Amino acid sequence: MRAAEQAAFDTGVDDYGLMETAGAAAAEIIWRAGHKRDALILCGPGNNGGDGFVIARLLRDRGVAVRIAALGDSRTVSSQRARSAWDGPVEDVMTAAPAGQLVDALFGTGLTRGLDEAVAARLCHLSEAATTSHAIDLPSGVDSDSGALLSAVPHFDVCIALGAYKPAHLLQPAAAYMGRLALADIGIAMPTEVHHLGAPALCAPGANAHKYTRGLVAVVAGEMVGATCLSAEAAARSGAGYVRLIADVAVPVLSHAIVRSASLDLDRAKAVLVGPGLGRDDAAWDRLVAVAKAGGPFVADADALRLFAEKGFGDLTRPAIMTPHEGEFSRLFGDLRGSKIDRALAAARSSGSVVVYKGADSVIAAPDGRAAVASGASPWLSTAGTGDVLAGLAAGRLAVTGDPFRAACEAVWLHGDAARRAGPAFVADDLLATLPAAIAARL
Ligand SMILES: NC(=O)C1=CN([C@@H]2O[C@H](COP(=O)(O)OP(=O)(O)OC[C@H]3O[C@@H](n4cnc5c(N)ncnc54)[C@H](OP(=O)(O)O)[C@@H]3O)[C@@H](O)[C@H]2O)[C@@H](O)CC1
Ligand SMILES: Nc1ncnc2c1ncn2[C@@H]1O[C@H](COP(=O)(O)OP(=O)(O)O)[C@@H](O)[C@H]1O
Ligand SMILES: [K+]
Repeated sequence: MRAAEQAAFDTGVDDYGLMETAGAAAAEIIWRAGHKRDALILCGPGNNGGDGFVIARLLRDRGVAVRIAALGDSRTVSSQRARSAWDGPVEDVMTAAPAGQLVDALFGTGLTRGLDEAVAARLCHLSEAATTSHAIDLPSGVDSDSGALLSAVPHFDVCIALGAYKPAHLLQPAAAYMGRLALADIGIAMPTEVHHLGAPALCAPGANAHKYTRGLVAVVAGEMVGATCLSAEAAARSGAGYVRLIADVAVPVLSHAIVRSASLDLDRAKAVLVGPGLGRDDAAWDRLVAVAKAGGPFVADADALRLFAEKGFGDLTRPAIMTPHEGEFSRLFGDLRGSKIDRALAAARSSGSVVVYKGADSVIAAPDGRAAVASGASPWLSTAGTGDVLAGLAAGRLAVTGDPFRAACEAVWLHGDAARRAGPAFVADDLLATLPAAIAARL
């Protein structure tokens, strides 16, 4: 964001002009949400506070009863200029009375440490007393680059991100405090490879399609066939044309459309899934090695990740996609530094695989530096077996597209949308029923 701002300044945009643009964009969003409800605007010492002074002036011009409460002096040239354009009184944050709307313009990307305990408590109190609370750029107290909470933060109704989403807008725990995210265009381009995961554009099969052109997925079973079945059923509803389940034991409940094979038959497979229900014994490792040695693109999940963490990748072909949750990730890659986005990118770079680092803020990272973050997924996904469904979907989309990063992004999106359609208290099997509607919505 700082680099993007500097690039704008180099082309003649001035600091204060950008602050006026940012303030106007934020004021417009607040106006639409709150209209003439009275507002208290909390202004900090930096440019975030400067935005607050601009917002206050513009809302007052529209007839809103606005009060400002500042935390000390304004310390930047632009924020001093914004403050001098405000001719009303300035109260003290620690003593100001609450209002119907609270606007938090205390700190944004320049926060370097947690707020003083008394200030943080005051912010929480004023926010709770308001009907609607808006955070300007970021809730004061969250670390912009990691999403960590550096001090107590209230839950906001709206967070207005200025110019671009920062990691904290998408990563936990901060993302859970933002309420509705609004992105304010301030006219500067962001040179970034990190994106908020967007809805994919999918294609229906062409008129001449047949089951093999649509993609064959081989799903390798092991000792826990239930998990493998969930994956195979998800692959079968992913848009792929053919799913072959490779199992040398009887598989009790499975769609008749899924073809079984007792041997490791990877003929015509455009993608292989290995890991869900695989087991962790020597026989499981042998199956995993056989898949990797076959050389085709494969998705590694669950037990396959545990086995790779224990035994290493050696000179085996790396998975096209790996889908670790937090525990699997740290077992595989150790304690990496930085935000979840940084860690996912480092893991993708070192392994050469697309890494889907799962959780409430799933990060999809590619070895070439692209990354997408899926925030806002249903917390009801935190139920056993949903990871197996995701792995099946990822393998299915890989068979359809042949592009691991695209496949992983599509799979995470469809998984999240299927969960949203399933509503509350679903089990992993229920996602299988809502997947076709999630796909239909993206055609
Ligand atoms: N560049 C631009 O023109 C544009 C920028 N924009 C806006 O600017 C925001 C970034 O502004 P910023 O860099 O001035 O940082 P900001 O978040 O206001 O705070 C920094 C000040 O707080 C202080 N401080 C830090 N932590 C503290 C603590 N815990 N408790 C107490 N003090 C603390 C720190 O001083 P320190 O004590 O660390 O030396 C410093 O004085 C950005 O989020 C967006 O809203 C938009 O208008 C678009 C145009
Ligand atoms: N609190 C949450 N909010 C949103 N999604 C979640 C949450 N917890 C888990 N998920 C998602 O649910 C899935 C769980 O996968 P995983 O941990 O492998 O479970 P399992 O092994 O039981 O299938 C992942 O896709 C993950 O991103
Ligand atoms: K703020």
